Amino acid sequence: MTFEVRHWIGGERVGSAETFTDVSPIDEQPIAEVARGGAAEVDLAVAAAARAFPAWARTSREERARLLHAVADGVEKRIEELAQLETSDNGALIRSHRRGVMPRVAHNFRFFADRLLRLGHEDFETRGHRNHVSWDPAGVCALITPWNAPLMLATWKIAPALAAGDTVVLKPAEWTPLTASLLADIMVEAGVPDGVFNVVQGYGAEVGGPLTAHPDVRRISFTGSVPTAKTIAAAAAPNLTPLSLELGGKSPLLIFADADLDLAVDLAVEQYDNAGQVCLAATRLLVESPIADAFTERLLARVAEIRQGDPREESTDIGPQIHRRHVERVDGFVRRAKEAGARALIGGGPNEDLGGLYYRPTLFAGAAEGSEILTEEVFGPVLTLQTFDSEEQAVAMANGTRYGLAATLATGDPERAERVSARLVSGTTWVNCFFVRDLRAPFGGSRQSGMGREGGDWSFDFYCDLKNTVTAPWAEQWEK
Ligand SMILES: NC(=O)C1=CN([C@@H]2O[C@H](COP(=O)(O)OP(=O)(O)OC[C@H]3O[C@@H](n4cnc5c(N)ncnc54)[C@H](O)[C@@H]3O)[C@@H](O)[C@H]2O)C=CC1
Ligand SMILES: O=C(O)/C=C/C=C(\O)C(=O)O
Repeated sequence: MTFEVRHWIGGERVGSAETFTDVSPIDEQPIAEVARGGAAEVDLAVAAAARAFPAWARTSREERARLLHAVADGVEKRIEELAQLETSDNGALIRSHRRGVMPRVAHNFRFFADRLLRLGHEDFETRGHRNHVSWDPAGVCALITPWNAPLMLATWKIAPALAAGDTVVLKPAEWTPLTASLLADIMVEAGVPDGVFNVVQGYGAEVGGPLTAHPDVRRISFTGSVPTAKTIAAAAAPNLTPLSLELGGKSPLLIFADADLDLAVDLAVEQYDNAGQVCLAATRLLVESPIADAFTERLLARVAEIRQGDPREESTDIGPQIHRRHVERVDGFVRRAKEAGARALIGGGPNEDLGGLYYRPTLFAGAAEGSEILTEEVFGPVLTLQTFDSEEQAVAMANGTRYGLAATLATGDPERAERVSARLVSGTTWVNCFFVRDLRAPFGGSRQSGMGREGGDWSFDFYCDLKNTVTAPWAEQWEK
């Protein structure tokens, strides 16, 4: 049985003349009929957010923080429901949603609520004049989010925007519309005023197009692909709307001969998590030549053990790809890599036993330097293996793409770790670990992996208009 999902605009569920069908990647069965928004719904939502903005911006920091904690409480009460909904919608593991992702969703609200209360109001003097630096709310924020970690990535944006005193129009990915819709219910239960949080469902160009071109939108924050980011930047340009972009990657995992080999293999296997649909995934394994054979042998044995299947089973390690179109995209990369002479050491095609959208964990070797499989983001369970003979060469290979989102290195030498990480072009570098995340840290990418950073006060930098008010010394008559 499917259910109906409508937009959430100005505190009301709003439908559209047309709908589209949301399909579960687990079995390609329809799960919801979703309102298909367009320019009219965007106008309604931006107007509702603009109307709600002045009162929300004037609401005290303490009250905004209290409401965000109430939203976090609501998320915590519904962890199981959210986990099940998200797993049915995007096919990621229920065990990750239960124990990692949904608790992090709640944490996102708590973190930015608490951070808001600690945001400075810096005051200092210049020749007797008082400078007062404030973080003013900016206005309506358009938040456009992807399908690989739908609610987690959306709440990285929603929580700081609301904390900052901004109002929000969220456009979730059309392949994963469900948890954003449930979040609207949680907002209502928490007491967030109508119009402060709005959701417009629909396709990228149809909703995202008018939203990013809207003159009343003061901020655009986007997580997704580089081509879409360029379209958004072009739409935002006439209004000079500030942009935060968190984009893709082709991150390296550098494994030096002095590394703990078991750890290195563990780190490599982790890159298949979420069936490779993770922007941070270190999909390029760069291995120092003397240990390449031993590393490869152990890695292949471990990859063969990855349990692929129904993500609702606790024992499953990786589930399906998000959508048939995405499988075709991933498979296109794999076919072209083979045609160009790369060898699939394992995997290399869909998992026909599971049918539909499951793609075998794949490892390529022998890809030609500069070839597509070594330079373009696949966003599937596809890794490549290359060897290097010196630290210099390793750094050059690691930095040799247009991306700069993340890098991981495995080495037993602390000095090498410092030397190499200092030279990597990467928003986040992990040494002998992977995916250790903390909202206090800046998150984002260099080069074409993005623009700006999320997390900590960097989120407030983006969602606020920073202002300095300079006041001359008051003459005595004014002070009376
Ligand atoms: N977190 C990340 O870094 C992500 C990276 N990707 C990369 O992008 C590739 C393609 O996936 P897609 O789903 O097509 O990503 P996408 O970047 O097109 O979609 C992300 C979001 O942007 C919206 N969007 C699409 N066109 C838009 C437009 N013209 N204006 C405003 N919003 C628009 C979509 O509806 C969705 O909400 C993936 O294979 C992967 O390489 C995709 C999703 C997440
Ligand atoms: O979970 C995180 O801290 C970061 C996740 C980011 C992605 O998975 C992404 O944008 O693809």
